[in-house]
Amino acid sequence: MHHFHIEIPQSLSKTCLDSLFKTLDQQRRKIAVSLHDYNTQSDKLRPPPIPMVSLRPGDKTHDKEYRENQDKFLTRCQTESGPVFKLLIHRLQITVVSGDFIREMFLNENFSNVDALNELMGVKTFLHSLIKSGKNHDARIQNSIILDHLTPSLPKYQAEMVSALEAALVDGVGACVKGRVVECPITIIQDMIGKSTGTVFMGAEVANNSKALETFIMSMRDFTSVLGLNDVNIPFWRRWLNLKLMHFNNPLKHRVQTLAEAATPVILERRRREARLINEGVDAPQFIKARPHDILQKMLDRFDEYGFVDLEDICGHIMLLILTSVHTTIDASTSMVYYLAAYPETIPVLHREQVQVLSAIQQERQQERTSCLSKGLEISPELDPAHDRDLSTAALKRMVHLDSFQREVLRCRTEALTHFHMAGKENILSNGMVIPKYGMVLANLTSTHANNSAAHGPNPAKFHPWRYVGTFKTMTKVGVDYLPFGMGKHVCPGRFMASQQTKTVVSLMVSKFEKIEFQDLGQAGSVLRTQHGNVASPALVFTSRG
Ligand code: HEM
Repeated sequence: MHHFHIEIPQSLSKTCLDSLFKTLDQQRRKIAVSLHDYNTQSDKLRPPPIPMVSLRPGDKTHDKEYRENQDKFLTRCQTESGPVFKLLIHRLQITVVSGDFIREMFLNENFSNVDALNELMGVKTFLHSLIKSGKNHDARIQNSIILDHLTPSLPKYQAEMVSALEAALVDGVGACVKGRVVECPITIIQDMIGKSTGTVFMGAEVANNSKALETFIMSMRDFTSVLGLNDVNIPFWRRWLNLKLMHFNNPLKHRVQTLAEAATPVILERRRREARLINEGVDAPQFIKARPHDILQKMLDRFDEYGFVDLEDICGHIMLLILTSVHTTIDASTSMVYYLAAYPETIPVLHREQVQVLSAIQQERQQERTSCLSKGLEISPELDPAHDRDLSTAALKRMVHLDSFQREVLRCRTEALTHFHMAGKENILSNGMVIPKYGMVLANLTSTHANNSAAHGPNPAKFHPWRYVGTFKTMTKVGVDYLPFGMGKHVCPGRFMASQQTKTVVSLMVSKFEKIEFQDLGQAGSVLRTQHGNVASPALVFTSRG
């Protein structure tokens, strides 16, 4: 019988199986190792998630806790979740950035404030319906007008601004030697800023037209009511509906027409006057001196350069300037007056500084006149003694306590969560966190404005009006530690006019009134910090200087 030696195949099969198991085991291990490697690697590649801040027991969103105490809430958020976190607030899920991440947001052109407002409220379409030219935001006509024509001419505008502001103040408060209650002080500030801005933008003739003045003061109110901005509880989709309904009966279009109607006779008269001067043969310097220098005139003179279509188009562009300037300046001036009332010890300091600065300037001008006379030179009209104590731009620049007071008011009052920005595309922050395309971002100013003694000195949570005296930090100097005017490419170009105007308002207040007091001190807290939708303007008692 033929025997197969079965041991060989048996032993072969055992070896084979053993080696197969070995191989399989090795493969399994390899797979396990590579899976582990893959997981660790992709863990490394996966961006760190942005943490959502916990909700207080019983709360469904963060709104209530934020409203109760902005700084306390945001400090809790940062302690719990670090500098970048998510909140459920303003009916949205929003990423909040703190500290240096705020700088990252402002300096990154992929984040845009206008796009955020447009996404939430459809602002662009609405505003574009007011103009016929320059609809491309990159044209930045407003910026160019402000930078090239408004800011450089501010010293020239100052005399007209002072007289408009002063007239409206005297008119509004009236005689108050024994103290006078003004029930709603913001209306006086509205008249002051409306008249003086109107004078700079369109000349005194237009600003004195009551319908045009109303347009200057009320346009922002129309804008906010169309967009529902004065009620933070209106969901953003509801605002869209408002916008659609208003599109066909846009109240601001009527306001633009009002401006055009008020401007037409004024422009015709200006043309007649020019023709007269030319007929009379006046020389070029005299002709230039006699020309109006308001922004309307500058826009008319550069009609082709800017590509304007007609007067209504120009007035549409002026309307865009009104919307960015008037309300913000009224808001800032009003809060400064309330801070004077809440911190009455500031009034004598600011008044004393003003008297000292004006006396020093008067003396210098007197010396210049004496020197001219001693050299046998004619005294120039600029040295007219009647203007020795004017609240000129140069005088305001010397008032360092006033500047510090104003910067401090703006630092302390600015809403703690502000500067909505939207990501135009996916953005990776320097800590690796990802803000997706269309992600909404807010800046946490508590981290830079309030809890920042490195930038603001001791006790930054307190209002200290003179903390910037002797520093280079002026009211218009923006940075991550001071953001009322934003920063970066879209920093507010009108802040120099705002500074000059609000300084004049406060200077007039402290020179005319010895005391400005709350009628009910209990209401002070409600106005010292801006809140979305807060339009409170509690009564003040004004007492004039003897
Ligand atoms: C105290 C008063 C004012 C405050 C608090 C203020 C604040 C601001 C802020 C926060 C921005 C947005 C910055 C950003 O997007 O990063 C801005 C932009 C702007 N502001 Fe002001 N502003 C004031 C007065 C004015 C005035 C008086 C004018 C005009 C004369 C003006 C014209 C503008 C314009 C045209 C922009 C848009 C800039 C751009 O998109 O490039 N603002 N302002």
